[in-house]
Amino acid sequence: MSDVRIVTEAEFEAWLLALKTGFLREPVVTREQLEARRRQFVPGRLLGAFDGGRCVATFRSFAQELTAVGGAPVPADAISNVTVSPTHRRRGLLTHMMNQDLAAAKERGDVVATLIAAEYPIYGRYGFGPATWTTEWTVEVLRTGLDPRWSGPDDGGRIDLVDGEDVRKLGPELYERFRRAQPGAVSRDELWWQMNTGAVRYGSWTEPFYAVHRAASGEVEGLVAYESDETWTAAKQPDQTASVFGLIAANPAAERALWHYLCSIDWITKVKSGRRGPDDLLPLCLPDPRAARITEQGDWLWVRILDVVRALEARTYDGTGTLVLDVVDDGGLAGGRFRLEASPEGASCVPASAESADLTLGIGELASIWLGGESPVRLAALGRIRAEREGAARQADALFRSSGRPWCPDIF
Ligand SMILES: CC(=O)SCCNC(=O)CCNC(=O)[C@H](O)C(C)(C)COP(=O)(O)OP(=O)(O)OC[C@H]1O[C@@H](n2cnc3c(N)ncnc32)[C@H](O)[C@@H]1OP(=O)(O)O
Repeated sequence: MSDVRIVTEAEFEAWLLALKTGFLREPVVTREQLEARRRQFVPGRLLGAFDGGRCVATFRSFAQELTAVGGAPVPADAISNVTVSPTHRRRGLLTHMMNQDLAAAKERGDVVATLIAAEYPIYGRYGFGPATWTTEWTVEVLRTGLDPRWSGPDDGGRIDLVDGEDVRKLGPELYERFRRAQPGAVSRDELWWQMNTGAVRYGSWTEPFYAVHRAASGEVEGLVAYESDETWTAAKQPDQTASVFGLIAANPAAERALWHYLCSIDWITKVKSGRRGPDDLLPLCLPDPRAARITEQGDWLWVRILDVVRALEARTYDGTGTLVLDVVDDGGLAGGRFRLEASPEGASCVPASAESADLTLGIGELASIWLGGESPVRLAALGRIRAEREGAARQADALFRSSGRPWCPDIF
């Protein structure tokens, strides 16, 4: 039997090799990759399984904040780099590592755990539920109806090209403003900015273009990273696609200006939006929204609630109501019966084992409705939430609903 344990710094190179094997990447680990990756090493937060001295499974978690509905950041245990070598699959190694990590996260006081699931069926069994979704649009520039003579914002703002160093200076503050207003967004640390702007490299790297939107006051309100392919039609007409890696903005005016900018670049005939929230403004920023076609759609951030009381009290509610929730957690970490009393003034959630439940739901279903991205009525229709009294699912729908869908722009 393989031995699951916390990985020491001395074992890190072997762990990295196993990670590359599990993700079917070239197993060679260069010095540069090793040094870059070493910066992600947090003592106690890397798990591995070892068999005869060889690392055969990997698991990494790190401290993160996740924005709840209403803007409060909640402490999260972000999980990444999960692999089991093909020689050791389906022997329970993932289950062992996950149980160990979630127990430690609960002990530390994290309210939730988060991850981006490689495949849909893996994580539901551990109490995770899909909590944010993502949509990519491809915009046919010639169909948009945007003014082809556009040469920049006409409200006193401007678009400036910048480089990676500028992004490392301007990006973090802008992103903080963005994420405090975006349920489902997660924190980025300094290393994230370094790795995502080429200052620290652990794989192949091509410098993208970066543009910022500045308001009339000079303040940076939006940032986009994009690259272009090199496609020409048979008739020697440029036919290039701008692919966006990330577009964040502190307000809708900056967001619109950046989309307009991307659609105005000479030679660019298509703009691929990158992964946006499902209710993103992009199509409606165009005079003809049908110029934006959905080319990818799916679940994105998965959440595992570790503390029901703190999770439900951390978010805001536009409606007023009381619900008794019977939360079933097969993992034994966070289940129980709770009374949620919510109103726009605040919420309280207390254990209520003696009261009769209005709704019975799994801990994963609670995660899906917690960020406002899924509807209790839909889950009740599927039999995944059980209303214990007439109208309870509709009442939950009204209470958990939020005015915008949650969105996590990051992959980790
Ligand atoms: C957050 C991230 O890092 S996402 C990246 C996840 N990693 C990958 O996709 C890399 C390739 N895959 C792998 O490395 C492995 O297959 C893993 C990590 C997904 C699973 O590891 P394993 O050790 O085989 O899982 P383990 O044996 O603990 O399985 C537990 C249960 O999950 C099921 N399961 C595991 N992986 C899958 C899957 N991909 N699809 C469906 N079911 C799965 C198993 O059948 C088992 O079910 P059971 O308890 O009913 O028998």
